[in-house]
Amino acid sequence: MTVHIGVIGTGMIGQDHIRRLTDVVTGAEVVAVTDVDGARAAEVASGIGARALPTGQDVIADPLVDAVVVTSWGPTHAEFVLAAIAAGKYVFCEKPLATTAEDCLRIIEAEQSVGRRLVQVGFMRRYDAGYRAMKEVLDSRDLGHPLMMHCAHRNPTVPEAYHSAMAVQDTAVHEIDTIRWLLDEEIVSAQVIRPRRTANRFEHLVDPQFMLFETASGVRVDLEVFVNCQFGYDIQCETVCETGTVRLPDPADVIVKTAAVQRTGVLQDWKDRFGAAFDREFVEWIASIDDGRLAGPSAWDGYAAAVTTDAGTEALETGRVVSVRLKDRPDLYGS
Ligand SMILES: NC(=O)c1ccc[n+]([C@@H]2O[C@H](COP(=O)([O-])OP(=O)(O)OC[C@H]3O[C@@H](n4cnc5c(N)ncnc54)[C@H](O)[C@@H]3O)[C@@H](O)[C@H]2O)c1
Ligand SMILES: O[C@H]1[C@H](O)[C@@H](O)[C@H](O)[C@@H](O)[C@H]1O
Repeated sequence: MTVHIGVIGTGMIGQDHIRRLTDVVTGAEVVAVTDVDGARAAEVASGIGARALPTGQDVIADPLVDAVVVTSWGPTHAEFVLAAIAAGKYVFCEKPLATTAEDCLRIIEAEQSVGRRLVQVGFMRRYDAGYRAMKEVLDSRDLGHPLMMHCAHRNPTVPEAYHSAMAVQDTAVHEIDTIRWLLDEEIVSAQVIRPRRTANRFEHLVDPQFMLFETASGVRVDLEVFVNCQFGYDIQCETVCETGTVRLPDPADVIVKTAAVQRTGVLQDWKDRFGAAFDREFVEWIASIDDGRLAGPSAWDGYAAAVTTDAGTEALETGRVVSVRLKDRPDLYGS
């Protein structure tokens, strides 16, 4: 069976996902696209023999569209996800699911009233081979219970429009999801410490930031977010358990030894670091639509991330430890 896809937002990641749905994933075909920049949508559509439609609502209503991919700007996500649920269509939404926890709750309520999962959120790290191997070790409890986790999320640079709260909302949001997923429990508090600022940043930006999270069972997580580290895109994660540790591998690369120096490359871009994870994310999404059972990150995961990033943003502003308070998890999203 071929799943016919409509894509809302043909910007950077929208185009990348269209390419993978066209060239990498079997059983999927992008049949309609839209963008507020109509010329961009038309150009993307013509490259793949799809139709460019005027609005996102037209894409969702299109009878030829079985499932929707939302890759427009964050503040537009909730409207499109809610409309897709109302139309009874599967919807893959890039992070964030919505920019407020209230909108995430509206999405959860809408999905519950349909009685089955239609929404998947684009937390692609859950599809990364290294993170998956780490989760297998943690789930086996071979090393006992996790106690602490040390993480780093480093970008070489960010554009001037990137502001301090984005370190939580746009960047740390990936760790917030992976912490919950790897440890299989919720985060209960967040704190943000401001180290000495790097000189290599725009004046308005607090960078780096040092974040501390605590989970329901008392696991403590530290996360360095450093978005102007200069040297590359570098993602680190080590979980310390009762009888051992498990650490994310660096991406494979050759080691060159010459002239008394040993060197290996550092990736520069999240697209390269997580390219294979994005591919697997879409392969598995299409397979789960075929099965009629979504298994990837849910609207609940999008909601939990939104509440935690709100707490992190408040923690950055106030310097305080801020509690993360979630509603009870509905049965639709497991226990
Ligand atoms: N998973 C990840 O690691 C990851 C990486 C990058 C971006 N993202 C997310 O993907 C989304 C898009 O990011 P991007 O970098 O591609 O941005 P972008 O600005 O390159 O593209 C967004 C596109 O959406 C279009 N758009 C905005 N509002 C629209 C609307 N109402 N209807 C139709 N089109 C609309 C814009 O014109 C633009 O072309 C963001 O939510 C971002 O957080 C996720
Ligand atoms: O939107 C991007 C993207 O989500 C990357 O994965 C992350 O490393 C960046 O910090 C963020 O700005």
